[in-house]
Amino acid sequence: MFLETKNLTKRFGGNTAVNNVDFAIEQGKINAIIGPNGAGKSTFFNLISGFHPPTSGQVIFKGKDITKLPSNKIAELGVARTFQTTNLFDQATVLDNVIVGHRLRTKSNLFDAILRTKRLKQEEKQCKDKAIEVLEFVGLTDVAYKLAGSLSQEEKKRVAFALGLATDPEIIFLDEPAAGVNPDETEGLALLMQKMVKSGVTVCLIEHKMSMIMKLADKIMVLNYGEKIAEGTPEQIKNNDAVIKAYLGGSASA
Ligand SMILES: Nc1ncnc2c1ncn2[C@@H]1O[C@H](COP(=O)(O)OP(=O)(O)OP(=O)(O)O)[C@@H](O)[C@H]1O
Repeated sequence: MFLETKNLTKRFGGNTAVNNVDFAIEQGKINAIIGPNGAGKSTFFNLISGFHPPTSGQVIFKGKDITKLPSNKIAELGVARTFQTTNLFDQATVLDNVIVGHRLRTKSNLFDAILRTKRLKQEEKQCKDKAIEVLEFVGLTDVAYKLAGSLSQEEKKRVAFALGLATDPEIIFLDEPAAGVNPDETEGLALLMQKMVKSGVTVCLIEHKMSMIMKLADKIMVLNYGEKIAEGTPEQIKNNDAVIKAYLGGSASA
């Protein structure tokens, strides 16, 4: 199994945000998590990527129990995540924003920085080359030297993808990658996710845009009040009574 959760649970005080969720993410596929507002989707991502410790349960990545690892260790193992709103350094260039992403893979320290050692210079080049490569991958070569603050919302979404890809992940968790962009741009981001999968990076995303998810996802899990109420292909999810009742009934055309 590639990445799976077992009985994953998170309580915030008396509120159970994620309740006993078993989910297997399929390698080389687009996996999606949907559910109404407050269903526990972002919390589920935070538990997998080590931003919150679970109350109970396990996260297993390629046979290794990563439940208690800190987020930087989980990222080093090849698990990347993006956030609903990416906080970019607006006054820095797009390239400089993305260069930071690959720092995870380098070893130079303060000592190297003070002495400007050969290792530091080599690794700076390595990070810059990686940033240029991923910016090209996401289609942002033309704006690499613009200030991040001047980008459109859709371009910022692509920078979020680039930041994740700069860490050389095996899987990337995308939190609402198409929120706040128009339908044409949504289509472009969907194509980019397919391109990521083709390049060998497994995708798992949270998204409220149902028409996009139904076209894009290979596998969907539905959360409602922290519980998994359904799991399957888009076709299975569309026809699932519990899902229709809990969620699709109200916003199927979103
Ligand atoms: N850090 C926190 N402290 C306390 N409660 C939290 C925290 N994070 C999330 N919650 C609660 O956990 C529940 C699940 O929230 P979560 O953000 O995971 O849902 P979601 O499905 O991602 O929602 P949305 O679609 O609106 O982003 C909510 O009741 C929320 O208020």
